[in-house]
Amino acid sequence: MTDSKRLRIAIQKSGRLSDDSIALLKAIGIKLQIRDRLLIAHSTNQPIDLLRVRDDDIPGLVMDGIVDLGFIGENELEEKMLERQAAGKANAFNVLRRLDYGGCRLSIAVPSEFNYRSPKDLNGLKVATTYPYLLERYFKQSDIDAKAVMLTGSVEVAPRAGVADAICDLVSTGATLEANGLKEEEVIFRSKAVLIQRADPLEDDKQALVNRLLPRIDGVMQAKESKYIMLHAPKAYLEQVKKLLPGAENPTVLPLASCENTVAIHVVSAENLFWETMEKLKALGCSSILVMPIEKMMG
Ligand SMILES: Nc1ncnc2c1ncn2[C@@H]1O[C@H](COP(=O)(O)OP(=O)(O)OP(=O)(O)O)[C@@H](O)[C@H]1O
Ligand SMILES: O=P(O)(O)OC[C@H]1O[C@H](OP(=O)(O)OP(=O)(O)O)[C@H](O)[C@@H]1O
Ligand SMILES: [Mg+2]
Repeated sequence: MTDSKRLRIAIQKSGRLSDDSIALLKAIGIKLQIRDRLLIAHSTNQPIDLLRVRDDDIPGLVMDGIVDLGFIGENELEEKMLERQAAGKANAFNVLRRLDYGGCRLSIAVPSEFNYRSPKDLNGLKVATTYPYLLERYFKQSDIDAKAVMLTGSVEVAPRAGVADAICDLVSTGATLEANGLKEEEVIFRSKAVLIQRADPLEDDKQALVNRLLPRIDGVMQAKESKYIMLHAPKAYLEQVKKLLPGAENPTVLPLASCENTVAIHVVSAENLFWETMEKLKALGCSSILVMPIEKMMG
């Protein structure tokens, strides 16, 4: 059972967003015991319950106010929003954060032998998809007279199975399209995972908890992009060395006990240090160059 005083968060039970969503919750200090068959997971150190559901259900659970927060792909969120709009159902929510995982695009792809030149070539054709509302919106906006055929999965086999002439599905590396003899032609929507909150106000203590968790999410995402860089540099080339360190205007410069002409530089860099830059630093006489991951950050 869930307790209404506890913050309810919906996450995908198993799929592309599950591991990253759980990893993010753990990284922001929420202790969880996820057991495969358990569809509700209670946090052991925060008043939080996780509802583990199919991703299709997450937008509705948030928009109906059954859960407080949800982790969901923008593609699924937008599709469900359009579907609910068409059905006259409530479709309000707030996006709290755009996250750094679940990156993919919704694209139209055609069989590799199809001589595709422009979207006009889709006129009169059937396009199989799991996202009929997003696809119909694209057809409307692009003035294309084509038919969206709804399939809940294995969309890529539709042309070969004779169900449709083309498909509209999610693409990340393009490997699935290639394996099925298809080529990507039009990107109709770009998506990432987002954290959403229900539209009606939360109880004060729940909102206070959300407000504490959001800066932690920012800190985790920022930390993933940042590196802690340490190196020894010749004093004489300090300015040149600083210029080579990305996004690091004010590095910490420390004297080295045994060496008058050399200093230690410590810096948190907003970017990774490329091998090419490390080679340039070495050429300037730098040594002991270390690039380390950062686990957490706070301003
Ligand atoms: N190849 C991919 N790379 C990155 N993100 C993806 C990829 N495919 C899908 N996603 C994102 O992850 C979400 C979930 O994808 P997944 O394939 O796990 O969903 P599903 O099969 O509908 O799962 P469910 O059983 O929960 O309904 C997608 O809606 C999209 O936002
Ligand atoms: O461009 P790619 O990197 O090949 O990724 C695209 C595939 O990933 C997703 O499916 P997933 O593998 O999650 O399986 P599913 O279709 O069973 O949900 C999506 O539906 C595509 O089929
Ligand atoms: Mg789904």
